[in-house]
Amino acid sequence: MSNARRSERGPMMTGGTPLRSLDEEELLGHIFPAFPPGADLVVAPGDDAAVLRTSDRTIATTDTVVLGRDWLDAWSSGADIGHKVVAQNLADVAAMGGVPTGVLVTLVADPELSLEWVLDHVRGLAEVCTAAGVAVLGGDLSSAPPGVVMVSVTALGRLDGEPVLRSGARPGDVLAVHGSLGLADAGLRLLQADAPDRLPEATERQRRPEPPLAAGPQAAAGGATAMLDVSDGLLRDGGRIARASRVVLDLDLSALVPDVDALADVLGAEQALDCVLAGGEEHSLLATFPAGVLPAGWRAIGTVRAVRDDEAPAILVGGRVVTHTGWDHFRAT
Ligand SMILES: Nc1ncnc2c1ncn2[C@@H]1O[C@H](COP(=O)(O)OP(=O)(O)OP(=O)(O)O)[C@@H](O)[C@H]1O
Ligand SMILES: Cc1ncc(C[n+]2csc(CCOP(=O)(O)O)c2C)c(N)n1
Ligand SMILES: [Mg+2]
Repeated sequence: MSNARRSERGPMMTGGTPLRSLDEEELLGHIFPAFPPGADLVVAPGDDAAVLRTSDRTIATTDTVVLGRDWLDAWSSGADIGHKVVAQNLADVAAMGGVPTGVLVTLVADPELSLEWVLDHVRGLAEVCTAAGVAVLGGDLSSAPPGVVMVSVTALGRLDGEPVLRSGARPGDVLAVHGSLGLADAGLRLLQADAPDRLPEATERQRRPEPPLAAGPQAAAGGATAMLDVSDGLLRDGGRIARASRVVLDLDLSALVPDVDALADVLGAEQALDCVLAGGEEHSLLATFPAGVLPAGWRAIGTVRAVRDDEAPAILVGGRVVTHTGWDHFRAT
């Protein structure tokens, strides 16, 4: 997005109509019309709870974004945040091998937040839901102390086969990724440096992650033994598969050269590698497959081997331990 478009965007809390000038019913009256109808929705938002027609095994996951921790007003519009919080939840459903069916959305906000921001936000989240065939089941509204805005989404999904866990990787499997690596972190760095236009593809990925939702069930049907979405960085999330499966994942650095090259001109080689290995918020899918069965769209980036007597389960790069940490909400670095 250009700087011109950014400056057109009013700050969330000034200008427009503050939420404090409406009551909850009025606000919901503005919000509900934005939601997609939802073919499997038996009772739509507006009653005590929604009713959804679903499969016998339901996937459930939740993920929250907080102003100042997950986005800044100067970086992202309401629609961007609606897109992002839904996309990152749908990525978790896909990462189990499931198909997302519905979301619940909770908005907790300073009453100074503008109605215009909320309506833009609802439009952004409805767009992603419509594209994915996901129903908005309802949610909750609550007020917050000055400056606080958070949106929490709970997503439900349908599981047609067996879930793909983090614990199923086996020695001899191939480690593969579907989607890009490092773009969202590169975008974060460019936004922090007030240079979003230096690599618009990256800033767009930071604002609006595009998880490969169809690749989740495709991988499950194609024999994936373990899977997750890359939310906290390739090494950190890969380490989760390694520990859950009690194996060693060995990344092949040469397979990551295209990802690094895509960022290196703008960020330099060192930062580019850091983004690819440790960048969060990408929401590409990382999975392991038995050798020889990689489905279309997946690319091999490493191998899985047994843990030797002198080592613990871990993710290595070219056979070596690396110290990139990835994202953590609580640890002070
Ligand atoms: N406050 C909590 N109470 C109960 N369970 C939790 C809580 N926070 C996380 N969990 C559970 O811990 C597991 C890991 O959660 P986490 O949020 O790290 O998932 P993730 O997919 O690795 O990351 P992301 O949040 O980026 O999608 C999940 O099964 C989640 O449901
Ligand atoms: C203002 C601001 N500061 C930092 C970041 C970076 N960031 C936030 S959450 C996260 C990982 C995924 O979190 P979760 O595990 O909750 O999905 C990352 C890399 C940002 N986007 N905005
Ligand atoms: Mg996840």
